[in-house]
Amino acid sequence: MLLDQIHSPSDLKHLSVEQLTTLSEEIRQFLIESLAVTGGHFGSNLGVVELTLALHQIFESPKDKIIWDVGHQAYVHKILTGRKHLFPTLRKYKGMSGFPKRGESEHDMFDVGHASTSISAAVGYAVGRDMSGEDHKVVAVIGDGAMTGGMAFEALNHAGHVKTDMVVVLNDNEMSIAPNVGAISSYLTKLRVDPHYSSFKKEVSHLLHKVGGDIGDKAAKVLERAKDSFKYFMVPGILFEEFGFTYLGPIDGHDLPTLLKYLKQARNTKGPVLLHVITQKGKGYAVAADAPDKMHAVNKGFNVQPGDAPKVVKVKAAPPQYTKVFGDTLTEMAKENENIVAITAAMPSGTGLSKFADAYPKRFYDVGIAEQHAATFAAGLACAGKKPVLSLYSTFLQRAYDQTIHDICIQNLPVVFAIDRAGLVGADGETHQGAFDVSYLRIIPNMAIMMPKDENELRHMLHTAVHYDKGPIAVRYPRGEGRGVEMDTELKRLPIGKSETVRDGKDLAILAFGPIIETAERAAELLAEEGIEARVINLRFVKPLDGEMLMELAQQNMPIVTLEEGAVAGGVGSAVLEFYAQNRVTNINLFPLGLPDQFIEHGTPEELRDSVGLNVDTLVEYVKTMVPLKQKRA
Ligand SMILES: Cc1ncc(C[n+]2csc(CCOP(=O)(O)OP(=O)(O)O)c2C)c(N)n1
Ligand SMILES: CC(=O)[C@@H](O)[C@H](O)COP(=O)(O)O
Ligand SMILES: [Mg+2]
Repeated sequence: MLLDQIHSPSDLKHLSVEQLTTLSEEIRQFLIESLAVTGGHFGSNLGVVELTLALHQIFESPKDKIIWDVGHQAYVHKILTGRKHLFPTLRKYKGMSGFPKRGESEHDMFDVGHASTSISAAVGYAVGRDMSGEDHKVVAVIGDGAMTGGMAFEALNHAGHVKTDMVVVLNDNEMSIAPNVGAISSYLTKLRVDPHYSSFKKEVSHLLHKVGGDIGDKAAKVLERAKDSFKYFMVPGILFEEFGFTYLGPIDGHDLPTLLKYLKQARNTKGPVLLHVITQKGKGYAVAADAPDKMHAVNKGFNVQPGDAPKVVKVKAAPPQYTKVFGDTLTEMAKENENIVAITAAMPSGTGLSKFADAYPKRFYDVGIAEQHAATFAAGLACAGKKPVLSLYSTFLQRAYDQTIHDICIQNLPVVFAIDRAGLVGADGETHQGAFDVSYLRIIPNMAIMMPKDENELRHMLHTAVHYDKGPIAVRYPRGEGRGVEMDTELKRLPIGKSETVRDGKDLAILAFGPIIETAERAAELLAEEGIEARVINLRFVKPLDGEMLMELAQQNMPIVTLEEGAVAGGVGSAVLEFYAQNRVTNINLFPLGLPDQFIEHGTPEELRDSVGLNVDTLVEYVKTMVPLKQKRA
C-alpha cells in the first residue's frame, strides 16, 4: 500500500497525480474502516481527502502553516503527518485528539474545535511572519458552515486591510452539520452554479495580452473598466474581492490536477487569496454522501463495507437522551403556547430541535454558526413579545457572552437558555467540555439558573422556564442518556429557588446540582453502612439559591459537600460559600466537589470524572475527613 510509505508530507512531494489518486482511495478506505471501529467525525473527513493531499504536496508543512477551521475534518492531515498508527486511539482517553493540537504535532498550527477562528489565526501568523521578515506561506482551510460565523468576516476584513500574503481555502460542501443556511450559503451556491464570470475574467486577460502595445494599453484600460463594472453585475467572487482578496474558483475539490494547479497559483499570488473549492461531504461512502447531516459524526461499532448502511448494533431500550426530552417537551409546549420560538446556531439535530422545526417551521430559526447573533436575535424576539428558547451547547454559548450580558440581562429580557452538553461531553475534549456555564452565567445580575436531577425533572424545568417572566432563565442538561426514571405526563411549575431533599440524614448534607445527584445517593448508601447519615439535597437552582435550606443547615451545624459537574471556581460551591459569607455565617465546614481549575482532555465522561476525582469513592473519602467516623453499628 502506498499509504504505508507515507510518514510525513515530504513523502508526497515526488508522487504523480496517478499515485495521489491511488493514495486518496487508500485513505478513504482507511478512514471508513478505522472510524467504523472508533467512531468520530466522518463525512467532513471523507470530503477533504484530495484537498488535504494537494495542500500537503503544494505547501511545505510545518515551515508553511496550514490552519484548519473547527478541525473535525483534519483526520487526513493527521494521517499524512505521521499519525496513522494513532487512529485506534482517536478521541480515547490519553489517545489522539479529534482535533488539531499544537501539543500533538509540529504540523498542527492552531488548536481548534470552535468554528470560524482559522482566518484570524492565519492573519496573525502571516502578520507575525511579515514583522519577523520570515518567508513561509500561511493557509487557512475553512468550511462553508464556519464561513457563516461573524468572526470569519472580521478576519477577512482585517486581512484585506493589512494585505498580507495568505491563502484562504474555502471548502464548500453546502453543508454545515445540517444543510448550510443563510445568504452566504446561497451566495456560494451562485458561485458554484454560475462560474462563467471566472471564464469572462480569463477571456478579458487573454484579449488584453493579445492586443498588446499602446492600443492594447488603451483597450486594456477600457476593458479593465468593463471588467470592473461587469463584475459588479456578476456575482462570483465579488464579495471576497471587495474584502481585498483575489478570488479563485470555484474548482472541483476532488479533481487533483485542478487542485494542484490552483493551489500553486494561490501560493504564488501576492496579497490575500481565497480559493473556493467545491467538495462533497461524505464522498466515497454512499450513505454519508446521501445523508451528510446524519453522518457528520458516527458512533463506533458498526461493521461497514463502503457504501453499505452501517449495521447499527441493536441495544436494549436505553433511557431517552436529555436532548430528545428537551426537543419533545418544547414541541409539546409549543402546541399550547404559540409564543415559543426556538433558535439554534447550526445545530438543529444536536440540540434536538429537528422535531420542533418539522412541527413549527415558522417558529424555528437556524441562524448558522452565529451564536452571538442568535443571542441578540433572541433578545429582539423577546422585545417583540415572543418567548425565545435559545438552544446552544454550553461550550458554544461562550461565544455569546457579551450578548447575554449586554443584550439580554441588562434589559432583563425573558429569554430561555436551553443549555445542552452541560458538564463533561467526553470525546471532543478541552474545546467542547461544558465546564464553565454556571460560573460565567451565575455572576450576571438578573440571570436564573437551574439543572434537573433527571430527564423527568428536565420537562418540569422547561415548563417552569417558559412560564418564567421575571427575566432570563437558563436550564442546563448534560449530553447523553437520562437516568431511566418514570416520566410524568402532567407538566408542573417548580417553585423558583427551592431545593428538594431526596434523602434524610443528620450527619452531613450533600448538595447536588443536576444528575450527578446519582453519585451523591450512591455515596450516601455507602456512608450509611459506616454509620454516617448523609442528607442528599437536589439543589435544582444555583441562582437563586434556596437560602432557607442553607440557613437551616447552618443552624444544624451540618458539614456540607457541594457536588457539580462544572468548574468549582465560580460554580455551585462558590455560590454557597458566598451565600454564607454574605449572611455572616462563619462556622461552615464545606467542601466543594466539581471540576478543577484545568482544561479537561478527551475520553469517556466516566474516565474523565475519575481522572478529576468526581466520583463516589472520592466523595466518600472527603466525607470521612469531615465527619468523625461513628462506631460501626452492631
Ligand atoms: C462556534 C461553534 N459553533 C458550533 C460548532 C459545531 N459544529 C462543528 S462542525 C460544524 C459544521 C461546520 O460546517 P463546515 O465548516 O462547513 O465544515 P464541514 O463539516 O462541512 O466540513 C458545526 C456547526 C462549532 N464547532 N463551533
Ligand atoms: C466538531 C463539532 O463541534 C461538533 O461536531 C461536535 O463534535 C458535536 O458534538 P455532539 O456529538 O455532542 O453533538
Ligand atoms: Mg461545509
